[in-house]
Amino acid sequence: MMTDVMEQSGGPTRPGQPAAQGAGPVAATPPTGGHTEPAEQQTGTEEPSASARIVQIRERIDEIDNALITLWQERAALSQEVGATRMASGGTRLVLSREREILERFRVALGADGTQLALLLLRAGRGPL
Ligand SMILES: O=C(O)C(=O)C[C@]1(C(=O)O)C=C[C@@H](O)C=C1
Repeated sequence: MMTDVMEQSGGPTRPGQPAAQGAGPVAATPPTGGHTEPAEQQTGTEEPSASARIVQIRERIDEIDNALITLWQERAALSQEVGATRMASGGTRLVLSREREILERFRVALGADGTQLALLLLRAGRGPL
């Protein structure tokens, strides 16, 4: 699936500039000359060895992204099961001390972005606070 990731070789698009002039996905067939490559092989460079390496690295990036998606979904399902099990036994919906422990682990490993990531992970499992 192709997403709307913006690719650009120049500076940022100025307000009022037509959309076709530097914003939005690069067309597979440029209107005037230039090389043509399938959309899935657009690497942002026309230098063949750099382009080939980028294609190779992207294969691993895609594997990692797919693993992250699978793990995200598995974690959310497990978290929901824990919550349902606890509530069915008369317990609380949340255990804030456990959430703090998780937030701290992610913060120590990844810094401020880790905290944000952990907040999203927790929300995916137990829902918004
Ligand atoms: O570990 C638990 O007790 C859970 O319910 C799982 C979980 C989590 O997603 O990690 C979710 C909600 C709780 O407040 C704490 C942690």
